[in-house]
This record gives sequence, structure tokens and C-alpha cells, in this order.
Amino acid sequence: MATSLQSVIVLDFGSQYTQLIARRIREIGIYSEIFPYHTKAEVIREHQPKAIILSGGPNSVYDEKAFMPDPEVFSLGVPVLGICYGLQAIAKHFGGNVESSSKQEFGRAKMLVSHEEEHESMLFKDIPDSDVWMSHGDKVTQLPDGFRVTASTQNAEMCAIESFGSKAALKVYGLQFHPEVQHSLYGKQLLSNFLIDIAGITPDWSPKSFIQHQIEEIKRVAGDSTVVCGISGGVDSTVAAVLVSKAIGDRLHCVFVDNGLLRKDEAVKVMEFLKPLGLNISLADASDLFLGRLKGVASPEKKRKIIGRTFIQVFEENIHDEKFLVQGTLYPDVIESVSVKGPSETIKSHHNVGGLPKRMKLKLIEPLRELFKDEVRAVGRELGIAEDILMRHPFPGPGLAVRVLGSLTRERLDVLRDADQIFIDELKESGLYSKVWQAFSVLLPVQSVGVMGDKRTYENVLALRAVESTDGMTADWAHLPHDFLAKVSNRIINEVRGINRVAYDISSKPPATIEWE
Ligand SMILES: Nc1ncnc2c1ncn2[C@@H]1O[C@H](COP(=O)(O)OP(=O)(O)OP(=O)(O)O)[C@@H](O)[C@H]1O
Ligand SMILES: O=c1[nH]c(=O)c2[nH+]cn([C@@H]3O[C@H](COP(=O)(O)O)[C@@H](O)[C@H]3O)c2[nH]1
Ligand SMILES: NC(=O)CC[C@H](N)C(=O)O
Ligand SMILES: [Mg+2]
Repeated sequence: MATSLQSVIVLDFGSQYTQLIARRIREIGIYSEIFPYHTKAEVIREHQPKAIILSGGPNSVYDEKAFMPDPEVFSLGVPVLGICYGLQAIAKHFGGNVESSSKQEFGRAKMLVSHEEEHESMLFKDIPDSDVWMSHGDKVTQLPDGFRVTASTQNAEMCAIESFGSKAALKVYGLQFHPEVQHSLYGKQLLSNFLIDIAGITPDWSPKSFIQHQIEEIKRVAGDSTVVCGISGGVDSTVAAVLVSKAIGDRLHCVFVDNGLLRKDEAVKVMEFLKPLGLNISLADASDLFLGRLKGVASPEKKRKIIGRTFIQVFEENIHDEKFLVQGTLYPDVIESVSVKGPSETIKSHHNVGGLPKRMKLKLIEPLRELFKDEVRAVGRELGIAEDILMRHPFPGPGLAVRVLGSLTRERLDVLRDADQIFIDELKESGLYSKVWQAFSVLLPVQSVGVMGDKRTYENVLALRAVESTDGMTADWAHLPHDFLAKVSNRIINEVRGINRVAYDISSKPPATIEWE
């Protein structure tokens, strides 16, 4: 995608911090995109970046099949900054040497900047000797020709290097430490020096400029075609749909599927609260179809597969002559699929309408694919979407099917709906809803003995789950106040028939996952 915004390309060598690099760049007000490390220079050129960053990575550049960037990347005429593995790849490419170090360096290190009065490094402008964050076992042992050292630590004499003298015009820089992590005290200043002072970028990324740019882009891509969007009432699909509708108006057709696995009165509520957005939405009530197919199915993966397939079928039935499909794909989704780390183990089949495009030959429009959730919310705010839509917790496509553990029945779904409504209402009432990433209830396939009004009961157990997270990839259980939990438990046991015990889930992810199935 050619962009009118000034951009930076981050080449991903598999670092855990690649997303963080992109995020810091955006905090500086500059648009950035992540590409796999092997992206060809000619592809990079088409995107007209103003700078290139090479990320860290788990490998070693002296390995036989070490990942290296396309050598032409250094001849594109834009500054290049290598971080950790990126620095080591630069050293190797330019004829230096990298070896395994007897002393690995993980964590804090004191960086000494070699300020040279005559040739002050622009990268280190206004940066004093300070703490930086290291995570490496290899180090540069021989400086390539045409480079100089601009900072060192006790274990890494060549902690920062840059092209110099005859090679100065190449503007190639390398850092052994990670400027993108908070613990590198002047890390952000350093990135800013690279991007603004060295690469000459004028920060022009903001939710507003992003929206303007995307609207132009969507108009250009979609032409006069009609476009379809699966809308769930969740944050991502809603923001994506509103953005696309700003570009092409009522040529956008949204389909909201009631799969019978939504929360209490959700189908009605979602249609109601989406109304002010002026979108063209049709509601496809497929609850009987979904629940019929799920009858008697207890295995979590089988449930997910059935739901995925049925979503596709219902969606197909609701498509006319649309040429494009809008998806609310976010940055973490993209990066998981392009990372060099390779296919990861299937923990659970996250499915949504993601299976659609290949099967239906619809072309994709994914306007949010460079953003994180909080940035999507900022864009939504700029688009005038109401705060209660934007602050909704994520809700998985398979919905309550993965929260009524084991086989589903309409009765068990209703019990869960009533209990969950109480939990969520109380969270909102107490101001805690917006403080947690996600909260919900899970109906366990377990019965327990209780005593109610002097009578023995033998009823269901409900688990409450609330987590704190930034991207759903890792999470910690939320330390909700005991008084609050006591109130919720009391209300649920008293008000929801069929539940006589409430438990609170205190597992983090990993090793647990956020949803129970
Ligand atoms: N009930 C539904 N009807 C139509 N499309 C749906 C439905 N549920 C999910 N989808 C589609 O699947 C995609 C992925 O769902 P996902 O839950 O990840 O995103 P979301 O619902 O848009 O946002 P959030 O993460 O805030 O819930 C949605 O963007 C939407 O296109
Ligand atoms: O759209 C979705 N389709 C799915 O199949 C799905 N499964 C889990 N989730 C949501 O993803 C986040 C991480 O969930 P887990 O820790 O349970 O894997 C949490 O926010 C989950 O709610 C899904 N979202
Ligand atoms: N974090 C990194 O990029 C590490 C690079 C290389 N694997 C090393 O250990 O030095
Ligand atoms: Mg959702």
C-alpha cells in the first residue's frame, strides 16, 4: 500500500519486542509497518519508507542458515537502524565479525556514550551515559570498515556503531541494546533522534490523519464495488465498518449474525446501539441452526469447528454481489501470522470470519491492520463512536459456547446469561468494568451440594473470570476487591436459579488461557 503518510518499515527477525518497536515509533507520531525480515528491497521501495529498522531475533548471525536482510536494503538511500540481532546482521553484512560471548548480558547495563566533540553522533544527541536494557549472548568482536563505535558497556565494547567517514552517507546505525523497552532510559529519545533528526521524518501520524488517509485508500481500492462486513457489535468490526462507510457510504453492507450464543438480549441491544452510526446492517438470525448443530457436542475444539463452519455458511447465504470483505484485523493478529517464528502450536482454533476470504474469493479490506486495540479505540473516538461501544470488552466469535463448558442446552445458556449480566452490571456500577481487559462468567459442568432455606440443593457451579492484559496474548487475573466479589456472588446465588456456588478464577495466562475452552 503506497501511503501519503511518512512511514518506517520494521523488518522482523523474530524478536519478542518487534511490536514494541512499532508502538514506540507510533508514540513519536510516525506511521510504521512490520514486514518479515526477508522482504525484498524492491517491495520495500514501493512503500517509500523514510527509514528502516532491523529488529532483534533469537538466532545468531554466524549460524549456517542465519536470517539476513536483502543486501539491497542498505542501498535504498534511507537510514537503517539495527537493534541487537539487527546490529549483528549489519556488522556481518559490512564485513565485521560477530561471535558468541563468554558473558551473556540480560537486563540492565550501564552505557557509556563516546561523545566526540568534532563529530558528535546525531543518534546520541542529548543522550548522557545511562542505563540500557540488554538481551544477548553474541557480540560484535570486529568493527566493519567504515564504521565507528559511539557507545559501549562493560560487556559490549561495540554497544553502538555507525557508518562513518567514506560510509557516512549510508546512514547505517546499530545498537546492541533494546531502545524500545521502557528500561532503556533514553530509548525513546534515541529512536526519535534516528527518525526525526537523521531520517528527517516529520511526525504526522494521529488518529485524525490515519482516518483521512484510510478513507482515501479505501475509496481508491474499492472503486464502485459493493463491500460486505461481518459486524459483531465488538470494537474492531464496528470501528472498521464505520471507517469504511465514511469512504463508500451505503455501498457497505453489514451482516450481524445471531448465533444463539450471544449474551443476554445482545442481538436486540447491538442492533439498537449501532443504529446511531447509520450503517446498513442486516440481522441474520441463525440461532436454531447453530444450536441444532451443537446439540450434544461437548468437545471444545469440535464446538469451535462447528461454529466456524456455520458462520461461513450463514455469511455466504447473506452475500450478494459484493467484491470486498471488511475485516477488523488488528496488529497483533497480523504479526502473529508474519513472524519468522513459524507456525505456532494450535492451542485453540480461534476462528472468526477469517476463513471467509479464501473460500469466497472476496478481496480483503483491513483498515486497522497496523493498530493496537487502544489505538483502534482512539480512532473510534475520533470517528464519533460512543464510548460505551468503544470500551466494550473483547467477546469471542464462538461466544457463550466456550463459556458453557461441555454440552450446550438453551437452559444452561440462559442460566449463564443471567449470572453474567449480574457480574457485568456490578462491574459497571462500581467503575471496575473499564479497569479490566475482559470479564465474564463460565458455567461449569459440575454440581455441588448446598443448603438453601434449610433444604439440600445439588446445583451448578459458576466461575467468574476477570483479567488484566494489553493484547490478550498474556494476562493476569484481576485482583478485584473482596467486597465486590462477595456482593456479586451473593446476588448470583440468590437471583439465578440453578447456581448454588460461585468461584473466582485466579489463573494467569500462561499457563491458563483467558477463555476456559
Ligand atoms: N456475531 C457475529 N456476526 C457477524 N460477524 C461476526 C460475529 N462475531 C464475530 N464476527 C466477525 O468476526 C470478527 C472477529 O471477531 P472478534 O471478536 O475478534 O472482533 P470484534 O468482535 O470485531 O471485536 P472485539 O475483539 O472487541 O470483540 C469480527 O471482526 C467480525 O467481523
Ligand atoms: O474472535 C475470537 N474468536 C475466537 O475463537 C476466540 N477465542 C478466544 N478469543 C478471545 O481472544 C483472547 C485470548 O483468548 P484465549 O486466552 O482464551 O486464547 C480473549 O480475549 C478471548 O476472549 C477469541 N476471539
Ligand atoms: N535479542 C537479540 O536480538 C539477540 C541476538 C542474538 N541471538 C544474541 O544472542 O546476541
Ligand atoms: Mg468480538
